[in-house]
Amino acid sequence: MTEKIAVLGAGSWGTALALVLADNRHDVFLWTENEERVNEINMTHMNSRYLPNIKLPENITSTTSLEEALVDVGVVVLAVPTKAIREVAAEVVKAATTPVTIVHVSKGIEPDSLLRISEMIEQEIPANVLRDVVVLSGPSHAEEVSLRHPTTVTVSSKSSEAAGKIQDLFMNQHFRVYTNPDIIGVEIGGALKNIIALAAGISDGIGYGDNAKAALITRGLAEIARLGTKMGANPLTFSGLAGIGDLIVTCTSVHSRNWRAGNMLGKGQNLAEVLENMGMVVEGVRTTKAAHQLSAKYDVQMPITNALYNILFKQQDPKKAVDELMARVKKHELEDLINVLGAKQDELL
Ligand SMILES: NC(=O)C1=CN([C@@H]2O[C@H](COP(=O)(O)OP(=O)(O)OC[C@H]3O[C@@H](n4cnc5c(N)ncnc54)[C@H](O)[C@@H]3O)[C@@H](O)[C@H]2O)C=CC1
Ligand SMILES: O=C(CO)COP(=O)(O)O
Repeated sequence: MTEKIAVLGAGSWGTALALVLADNRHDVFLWTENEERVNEINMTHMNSRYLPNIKLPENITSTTSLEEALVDVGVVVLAVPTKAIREVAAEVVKAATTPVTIVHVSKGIEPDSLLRISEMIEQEIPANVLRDVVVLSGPSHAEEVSLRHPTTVTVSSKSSEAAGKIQDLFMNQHFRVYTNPDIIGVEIGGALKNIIALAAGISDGIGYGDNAKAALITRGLAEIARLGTKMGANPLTFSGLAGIGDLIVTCTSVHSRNWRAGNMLGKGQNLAEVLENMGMVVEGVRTTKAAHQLSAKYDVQMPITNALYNILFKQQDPKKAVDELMARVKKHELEDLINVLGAKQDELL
């Protein structure tokens, strides 16, 4: 059934998801504060700053008015960087005319509060306005989704009914949507893979090869699962789309903003220069700060995150950080898995 859907944020991801929903014949209202972008989308059906050369369907209407976007809308897709989530959620509270299901598609953790995005949304939007929160995550670069290349994602919510409804809204021939009830795992996997992607970019930028990158992906997954499980996630989620799936695509794709930023760092640019050059959100930087705090809070070893923290915030030389990672004390490879699975050591080692 066709319905009106609001997408808040006309960057790469908001625009690509608006295209998926419009392909499914929904009436999409794409909100951004940028008037020039609104005019370009409405007049030429292009968003050339974020998705050059992509013609957008005509049933996407862009607007700078949140009231116009939200009137009589039951599903709101939040597609802004993590640091803008609270601000935009607070605006939704003022403008919503009916209770809404929020679908968030952002990948981050808030430093200091250490909250996941669904938790931030629950804090900002009172229960009489917020019907449900659903997260949509997985290996999905906007550039490829907008070309209608095959893409798979997962949606998760405390409400299986809400997750099922969002699966139906987005699912089509090019965009396959799974459900997974583990909202903690889906949000943690999506957020933390950006840290490992920055590290993979740095490794490639230094000139290290595929062995190093495979090591980062594998041991990166081990530390994500170690933390996520302690936070209450299902360990199996990290073998799925929001875990290893997103880790692979973000560590290996030239589309990844996190990989690209890491690559520039590995080639010797400093962080401020890199972020200035990107012009798009590099979520992994703030998430590294949050994950570093989480590893202390939950007393979980996260050596790659720790190395990245030293590179980003203590100006450690990336090569020296790699040397230190390699020279750590000897370990048993399966130690992690045993902790993650809660299995009995003597049965598995
Ligand atoms: N680009 C991609 O392929 C994917 C991105 N994501 C996630 O989606 C989120 C958004 O990413 P992108 O669309 O790539 O970012 P982007 O940098 O392309 O666009 C962000 C949009 O948010 C808007 N924005 C920023 N701060 C705002 C504020 N305070 N109030 C209102 N609007 C604000 C910007 O104007 C811009 O339109 C991130 O968390 C990212 O990790 C997830 C999957 C894929
Ligand atoms: O999450 C993404 C792909 O699944 C996008 O990653 P980047 O933000 O690094 O581009």
